[in-house]
Amino acid sequence: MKFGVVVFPGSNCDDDTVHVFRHILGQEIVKLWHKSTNLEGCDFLIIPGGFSYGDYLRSGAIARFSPIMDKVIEHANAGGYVLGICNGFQVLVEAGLLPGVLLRNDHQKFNSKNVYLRAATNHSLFTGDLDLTRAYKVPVAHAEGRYFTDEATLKQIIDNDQVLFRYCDADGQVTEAANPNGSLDNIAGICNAGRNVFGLMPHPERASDPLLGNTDGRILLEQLLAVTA
Ligand SMILES: NC(=O)CC[C@H](N)C(=O)O
Repeated sequence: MKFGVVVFPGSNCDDDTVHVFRHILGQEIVKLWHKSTNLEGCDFLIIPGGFSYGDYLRSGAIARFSPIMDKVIEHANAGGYVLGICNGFQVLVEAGLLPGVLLRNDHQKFNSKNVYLRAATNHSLFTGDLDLTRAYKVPVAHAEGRYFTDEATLKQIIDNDQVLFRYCDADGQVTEAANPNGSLDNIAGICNAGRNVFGLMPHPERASDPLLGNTDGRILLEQLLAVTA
């Protein structure tokens, strides 16, 4: 399995992602510049966090038109795996690869802190072996992280089991107080109907290296490696 991290002007979590996949998870991983249209044989594409195009207009709205995105969409439509983390999640909803939108946080402030997540289902590669009863501690860092959809889409993604992660408290309770940005139904991560495209607002790559004192994010990312088994 070869991973590829797409780099836009303003991406800032590309190096963290490469570090974790290469040195912590022991995977082959390359960077893919957004102007390229060559996926270099990557099987699994990651759109990293950051501030692509300075978040002008709307986070992810300009990056979505980068040349490489046609190839990312082609890859996803052919069943290939794609994960968007934070700004990457924003790019994927702007590209129409994931349902819904990410609005400005309800409190209008940039959020940078640890939050807790609970996996909502084991029916996806990303959540395959996660403990549905426990809270995983992972940091968020965003201004536009409030997941939102219309009622019909919300019903559809819940009925299809596409909600993968919800914000919860340290005990795993999904409460309003544990919601860091006003996301609809505490939604922190979803997948597409085909279950091969994932979006997650928090940053598991920032909670993977033991040097940082928290490796809960690593448990999440390790799920993705099941595809290589
Ligand atoms: N850490 C990130 O990826 C930031 C996401 C985006 N730029 C925001 O602030 O909403």
